Amino acid sequence: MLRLFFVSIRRSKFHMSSVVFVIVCILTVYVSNIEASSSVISTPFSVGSRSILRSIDRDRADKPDYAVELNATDFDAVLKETPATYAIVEFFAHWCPACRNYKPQYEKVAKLFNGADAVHPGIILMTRVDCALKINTNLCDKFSVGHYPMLLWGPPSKFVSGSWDPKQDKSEICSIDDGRTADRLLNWINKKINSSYALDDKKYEHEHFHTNASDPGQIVRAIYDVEEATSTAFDIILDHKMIKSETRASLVKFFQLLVVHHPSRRCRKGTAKILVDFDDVSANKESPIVGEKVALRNYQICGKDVPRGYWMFCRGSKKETRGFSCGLWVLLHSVSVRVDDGESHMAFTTICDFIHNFFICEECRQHFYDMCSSVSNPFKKARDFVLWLWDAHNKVNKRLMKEEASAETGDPKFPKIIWPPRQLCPSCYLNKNSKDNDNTQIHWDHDEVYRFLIRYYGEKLTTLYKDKELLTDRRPDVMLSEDLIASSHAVVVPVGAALAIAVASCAFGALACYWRQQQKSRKPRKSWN
Ligand SMILES: Cc1cc2nc3c(=O)[nH]c(=O)nc-3n(C[C@H](O)[C@H](O)[C@H](O)COP(=O)(O)OP(=O)(O)OC[C@H]3O[C@@H](n4cnc5c(N)ncnc54)[C@H](O)[C@@H]3O)c2cc1C
Repeated sequence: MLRLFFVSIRRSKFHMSSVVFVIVCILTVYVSNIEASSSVISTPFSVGSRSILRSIDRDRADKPDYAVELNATDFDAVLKETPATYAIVEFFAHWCPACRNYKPQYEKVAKLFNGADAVHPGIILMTRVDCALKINTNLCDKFSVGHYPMLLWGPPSKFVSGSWDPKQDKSEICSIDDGRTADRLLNWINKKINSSYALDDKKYEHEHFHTNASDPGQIVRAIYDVEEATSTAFDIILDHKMIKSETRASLVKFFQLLVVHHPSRRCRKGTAKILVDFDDVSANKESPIVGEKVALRNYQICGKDVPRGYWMFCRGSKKETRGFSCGLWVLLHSVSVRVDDGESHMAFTTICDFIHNFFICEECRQHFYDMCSSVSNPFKKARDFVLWLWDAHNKVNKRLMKEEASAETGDPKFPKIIWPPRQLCPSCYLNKNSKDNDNTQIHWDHDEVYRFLIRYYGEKLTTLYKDKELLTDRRPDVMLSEDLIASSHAVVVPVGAALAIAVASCAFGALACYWRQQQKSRKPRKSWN
């Protein structure tokens, strides 16, 4: 073959330098191909959802792809670790012209769902596998790839060590039969999961722009941010060595509150584990703080998938806005609507102590401390506590409205408002024509506000919450009800799951009681009792 090549060159009287040029070109292409495939092989995605996101971002610096290219070495790991509920895998061949033409269409959709700037993160992981690479031959065979490009849809976990056959009736993986253009693919997705995504969706702008008003559709995503905030708070506490002899009791009290009333089951479970071992892991007398930090690092307060490294409901339009402080508020409100009358004052003091000892923003701590200190009578009703927290948050909003306007430090897409705005809860407003951004002029119907908060931070927050781990392991009705067991005010529980709830409640309750007993003797640094 090579001899034929040189003979034909000689015959065609090519200049020698042209020959050298052609050979160099061929070698360059060959070497770069080897490099490309070996870099894919030698740098598989490390496990962990944050690493997946980082890899997506890193890759994008070299080539602006949103869909994640996988191969046989990282396929299972990435699909196992992704926090997304669904996955799409495009099987293609790099030499296939139709696949090359299709790529921009697929990328348009992937841009909505993949990467740190995604408009709808955490819902669908969009991937591709090059079946023309030898390393992927078995993988493509397992999924019966018969043409290029071929798109499969399913829960990510079903792809892990999985297979697909078009004749299989009951597989949760299915072929996307109409995804030839970006529009058609998105239509297919919308039909499949009953959504209304559009290719021109922008980062929450269409929903929140200048009002924050259409929160109801978004609040269901906030459950992820509540988990993210819990986990981030835990990391901050450890990173800044904030567990000291005078703050320890306040943290334990806060954990006890979370064990029973956190809206996410996996955070309740993770917190319970930490509580059970808390004294043991902090028993290192030689160097208590270092010992504690190192040991507590091994605990994942909301499970192995959290923190994910990004925010959904609390995403700012700028990197430095919203995020953790927003997530922390949502955590506090979602806990507040779940406590009973008898626990309301304890929950109040616990939250006050926690913010005072562990919220690293000095100004915020101080303001919140002042508001806590101004409460003279103990709360007897959960309603009073819920409304107090709502009012305290509005006081902060009001102060920040002015500050952010003059210093331009706020998020332009999420200006502070007195909350809830009229669009979100018309019945919360008694007077029709008040200036809605002036809390002093609004006459609130407090019963309606309370009902609204219970709904919003109770059942709505957890509406779409599906713990993937539990979904795959257990019956969905049990999973859902266990997720909501702490929502004592707001939730209608399927009868069949009542037993599971009772057992889980007793376990968490017993743990909390045990710890309450143990900690009775401990005194927080400052308490509002
Ligand atoms: C305890 C605490 C004290 C803080 N104190 C200060 C401070 O003194 N100075 C400062 O600069 N920053 C403070 N912050 C941060 C600040 O309040 C915001 O969290 C931050 O500016 C981000 O604002 P955001 O637009 O994401 O909305 P956030 O105010 O964080 O609110 C998050 C979400 O909660 C909902 N919400 C808004 N208002 C209410 C309400 N009244 N009741 C129930 N739900 C509501 C909305 O859906 C909103 O999107 C504090 C944060 C916390 C957690």
